[in-house]
Amino acid sequence: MQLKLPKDLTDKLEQQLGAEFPAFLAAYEQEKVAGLRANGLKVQPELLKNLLPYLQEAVEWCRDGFYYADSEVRPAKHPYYYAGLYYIQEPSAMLPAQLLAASPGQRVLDLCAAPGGKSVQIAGQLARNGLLVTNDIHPQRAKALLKNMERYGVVNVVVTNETPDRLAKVFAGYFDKILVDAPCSGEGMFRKEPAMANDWSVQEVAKYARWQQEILSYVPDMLRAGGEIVYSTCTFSPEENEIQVQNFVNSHPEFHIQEMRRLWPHQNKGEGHFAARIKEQNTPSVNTKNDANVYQACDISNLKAAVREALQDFSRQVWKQEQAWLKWLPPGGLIIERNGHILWEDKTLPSLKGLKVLRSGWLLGVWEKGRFRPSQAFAMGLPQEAALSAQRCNFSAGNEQGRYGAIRYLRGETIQIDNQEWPSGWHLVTIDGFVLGWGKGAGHSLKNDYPPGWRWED
Ligand SMILES: C[S@@+](CC[C@H](N)C(=O)[O-])C[C@H]1O[C@@H](n2cnc3c(N)ncnc32)[C@H](O)[C@@H]1O
Repeated sequence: MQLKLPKDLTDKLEQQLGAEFPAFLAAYEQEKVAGLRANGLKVQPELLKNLLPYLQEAVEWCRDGFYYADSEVRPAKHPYYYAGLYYIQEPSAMLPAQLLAASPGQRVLDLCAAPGGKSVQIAGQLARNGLLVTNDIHPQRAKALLKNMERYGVVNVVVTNETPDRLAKVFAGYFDKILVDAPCSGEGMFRKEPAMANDWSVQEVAKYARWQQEILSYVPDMLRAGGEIVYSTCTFSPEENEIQVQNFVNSHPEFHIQEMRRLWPHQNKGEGHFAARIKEQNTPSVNTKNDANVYQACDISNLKAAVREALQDFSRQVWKQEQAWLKWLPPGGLIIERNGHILWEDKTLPSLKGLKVLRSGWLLGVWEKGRFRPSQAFAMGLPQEAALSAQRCNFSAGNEQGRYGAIRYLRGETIQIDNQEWPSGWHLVTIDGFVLGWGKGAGHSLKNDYPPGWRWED
């Protein structure tokens, strides 16, 4: 579709950009750029670059991100995508989480998070240590957010579908860092999705600015003393960006702007973004850091004996040891059973009663008919070390047969390979050692346990 920007918008941008305006307009004649980012929970960027030879240069403001030629490759059509190795993300959108720079052990809120690109990025920074609360007000988008948290192996997570004011009541002074990737008039999206430009108006910009102000007003209550906020949008209007941030610090003198960055499509290889880092100046009152140990044995003594035994039996099947799975749980949590669901949950969480919580912690599986049935989230959240030491069926993407075998599994088909026998019990199914899901051994077949809602789409 030919991009036609509304006259009011071009007038406004001309005034804003001055001599740079022709270069800005010329950028709209060029192809949109495409990018993807290595999921730090699964793979290092250098390795991803080897696995995907079509990747071009790294994104300047995010070394985990790479450009690719959108017209030539379809990264979502590969088993590695299903293994959660990378998130397809517009390169400019990689900036806000980069400025947030969470570190292991911290508590982070991603307030407007769906579908979850920045949450996955933050989870990579936390490296399975600390807590990410990820939220979206829209119920369907919050469901998509949950699925992405599962696919990308984010385990130390709480997914909510809430309004900022209700979250603020529960999480008073709780977070070290908060990302507000606000709903906006989306001017930076118009090259990618030209139809969006039709909805633009001066009134829309003003409406978004009011929403953003309202969302931001609940943020200080949730931040600990000395904590940091990153506020970002994918739009160009100052009312939604610099002016919004300035108004915020004017009405909250305890906050100072640390840095503000803009990406423009005529200056940077990306569709455009704004991000500001704002710090609360008071001396930190608490250190919320968890133990820096990534693996830490978790106490399961509070589980019913029958549940404990079922888990041990499962662990013996998959890893030949009854305690193996315990060492792959994140630190600072405990295992609980809630209505048959077995979860790892962060110990420091306040009561979430009354909130719409889609997931609190890492869903390991369900306890049914005296047995433990592992979940897809459990498979996807396991570190690679756990995958490599498990009883498993591994495909190799390096040959046609292996790649096709993985695709057939992702389509939901039973696995049968020549005369191979599969011992009874649970097996992980992997591609080059990266987890895809579960299968169950039954003689010459490995029964497929890949969830229907996740299957490969042609
Ligand atoms: C720019 S998008 C977020 C993109 C996301 N951060 C990512 O990287 O994938 C803004 C999101 O804010 C959500 N939203 C709008 N108003 C909100 C509110 N008052 N509280 C929380 N989320 C809100 C929208 O549903 C939308 O999903």
